[in-house]
Amino acid sequence: MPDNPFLRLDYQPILESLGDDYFDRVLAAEFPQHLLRWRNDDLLPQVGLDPSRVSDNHFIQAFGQFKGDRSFLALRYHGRQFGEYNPWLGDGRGFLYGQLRGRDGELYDLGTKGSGTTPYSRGADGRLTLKGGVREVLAGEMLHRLGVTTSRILSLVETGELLWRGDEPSPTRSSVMVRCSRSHIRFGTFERLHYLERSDLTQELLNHVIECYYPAPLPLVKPEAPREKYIRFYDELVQRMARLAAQWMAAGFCHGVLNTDNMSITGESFDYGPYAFIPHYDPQFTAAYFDYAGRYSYGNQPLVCSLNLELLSLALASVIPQSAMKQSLEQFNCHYDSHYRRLMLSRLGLEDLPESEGKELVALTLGLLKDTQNGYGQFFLGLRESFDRNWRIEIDAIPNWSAAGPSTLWQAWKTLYHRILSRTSEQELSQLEQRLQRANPRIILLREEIEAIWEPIAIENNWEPFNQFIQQLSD
Ligand SMILES: Nc1ncnc2c1ncn2[C@@H]1O[C@H](COP(=O)(O)OP(=O)(O)OP(=O)(O)O)[C@@H](O)[C@H]1O
Ligand SMILES: [Mg+2]
Repeated sequence: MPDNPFLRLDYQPILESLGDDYFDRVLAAEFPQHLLRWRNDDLLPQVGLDPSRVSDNHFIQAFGQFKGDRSFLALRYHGRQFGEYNPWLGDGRGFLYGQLRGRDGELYDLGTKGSGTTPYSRGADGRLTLKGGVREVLAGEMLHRLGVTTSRILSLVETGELLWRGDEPSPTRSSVMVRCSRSHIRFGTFERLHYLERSDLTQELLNHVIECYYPAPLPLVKPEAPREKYIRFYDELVQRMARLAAQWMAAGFCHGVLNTDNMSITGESFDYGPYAFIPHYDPQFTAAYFDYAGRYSYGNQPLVCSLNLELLSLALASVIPQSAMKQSLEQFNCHYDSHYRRLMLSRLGLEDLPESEGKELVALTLGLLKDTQNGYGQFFLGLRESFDRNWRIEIDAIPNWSAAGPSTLWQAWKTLYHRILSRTSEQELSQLEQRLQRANPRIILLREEIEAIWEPIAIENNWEPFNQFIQQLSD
């Protein structure tokens, strides 16, 4: 065991050193079985490990059996869930396993899900279903491939218990996963401190967040303007959230449960429960079956992010001047629009278009997607696969891969795309082709694909389609 590289990593107890106000020390559950179902070899170098030196058994010992003498911290947080304030939250089925510096010098958290009960389990079992774990791995990898700022799953271990769930045929199989994220400090972590009227802790935790995740650009903050760093932090968070919302929207991703306890203070995407990728472009598409009012629908995501930022500003008002936060928040839509346009254009292989032309092309593309109800991911994949350099010369060489029909919209789209291509050099065309490949993966992850991956696992424990899917993601 001492040779287990996970146990020898240089964990830094940075959050732990802030003291007991933010967490409870907990133990991991003991599971009857440990079967490694997923190891993210792509992530290992990021945390300084060579995959060839890490065995499956190392994963199992560290992230299934939780061997070693580490202290596990269930983080305390509250949250606003579907509009209602909930002060009974906290890590109810997970804990912070450890923090470490990545190869890039940044601080990362390894956190669990499904690792047993904690003081925040509220009578629930503290477990994660295997299907839930598989879905979370798939979401993290797919979003990463699509360029979304996301947490990723490092390991998934099946644990041999039978679980009962209302939203899965039960009994269903169990698992425990370890997630690598920037931080698991949530908007709700600050909401809790505000609720408890602990402005001293709010300031302490903000200092921690700024130091670890918002390093100030030079020149350093002037001593006579001590609040400046807090104002800058909030302003940057607004920008990061606007970018994240734009990334979800361009990826065609509906997170499904954008409660404030599922919003990372670093602006990273995480917690993939009832998420879905949209089959067609439909702003009203809703992922969670229990989201009856469509609060967290696909099209509402940017608005919800800005509303959540507003809720956060209430919790931070003891430290950051509210007027400054309001000013930053007013820029949310502007940041969002420019990120969204840039990302949509990159799905079309383009960059650096004059603003009005970019806007026009994105509007035409959305119009087409809406009109034809062509598959969202398929449209961009179709473009990637049918793209031909001749399109630059001959407008009629552009085939109708989108099943758009001879509509006026399709003619307008073709005309504009052709016009843009016609002033593109040979070298720029190669870059365009590369961008198309980078922005549009060969495979998509609709509900059908997830079920097609899950069914062989459920029926005959066949992990081949799961592994194949992950492999194809790199194409
Ligand atoms: N089976 C369970 N046992 C105990 N607590 C649970 C369980 N499922 C959810 N919870 C708790 O309910 C709250 C909301 O759950 P949610 O699904 O958003 O978070 P999560 O998926 O468990 O964790 P994370 O947000 O870290 O991804 C959290 O406090 C979570 O810990
Ligand atoms: Mg959550």
